[in-house]
Amino acid sequence: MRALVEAARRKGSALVVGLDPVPDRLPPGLRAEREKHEAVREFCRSVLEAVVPYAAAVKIQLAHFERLGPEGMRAYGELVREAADMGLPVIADAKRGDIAETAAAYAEAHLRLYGAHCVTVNPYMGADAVLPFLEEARRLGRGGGVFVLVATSNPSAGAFQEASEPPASELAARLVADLGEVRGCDYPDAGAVVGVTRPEAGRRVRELLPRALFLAPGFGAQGGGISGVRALLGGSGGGVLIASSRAILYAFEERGGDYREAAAEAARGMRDRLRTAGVKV
Ligand SMILES: O=c1ccn([C@@H]2O[C@H](COP(=O)(O)O)[C@@H](O)[C@H]2O)c(=O)[nH]1
Repeated sequence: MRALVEAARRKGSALVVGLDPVPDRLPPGLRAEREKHEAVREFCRSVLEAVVPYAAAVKIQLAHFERLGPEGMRAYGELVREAADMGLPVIADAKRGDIAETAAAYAEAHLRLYGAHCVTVNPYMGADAVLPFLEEARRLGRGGGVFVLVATSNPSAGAFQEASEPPASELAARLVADLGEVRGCDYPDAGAVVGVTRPEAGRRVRELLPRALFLAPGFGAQGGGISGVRALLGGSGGGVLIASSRAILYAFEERGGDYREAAAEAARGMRDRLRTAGVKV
């Protein structure tokens, strides 16, 4: 997680801007007389340029590129490289999770071939579905790692993740603790996805993972705010990266005007709200 932590400290920002480009929501001028993947590519590239001063990193949602076929995946690969050139570490929000050999193939694809720093991973299949990602990240030595789904932000998450004893979220947190320890690192290289919409679960996960880096979605469009963020903070007010996508990408729909300026303004506002609340990484 070194790449993310260093970028967040350098920028003084705990904000991760999410790229979730939905073709039908792009500004009409961009959509006109263009293939979807071209419009998505230009939109995402321009948003990255606009938010780079305010963002610690970028989280790219793979689903929105996979749905565009091979050209979409080519655009994804180009955006990963361009973000890295802008100094923005990339989190591939791929939510992969399969047995060891298949996991190794996913890890090679996303970390080595496409070049993301971090990948989100589903822990349901156990440690061997996660470990190959950590091994690939360590081999590459670029300060990357994995974010394991622990307490997700969606409405029905609790009904599944908190239903058993011990809760699935606790088992996932223990997996993160077991896999992530690397001597001499500020943060272990396995982190946890914990939604800002789940403050109660977040507090419990933080007790189990006092040093881990959290990737916290749900801020903005899903209704999460600063009170949800506070529940996730580590002892010194740190250890959390807040991810927000639609509230930044589509800020132009409410604010009007140029989509790049609207995205920059929304990202700057979020970074400042997080700073004012004392959130640091
Ligand atoms: O628990 C989770 C894990 C991942 N996500 C993903 O984050 C973004 C959220 O987008 P917003 O527009 O900021 O709501 C999206 O890619 C999800 O797939 C999540 O929401 N919750």
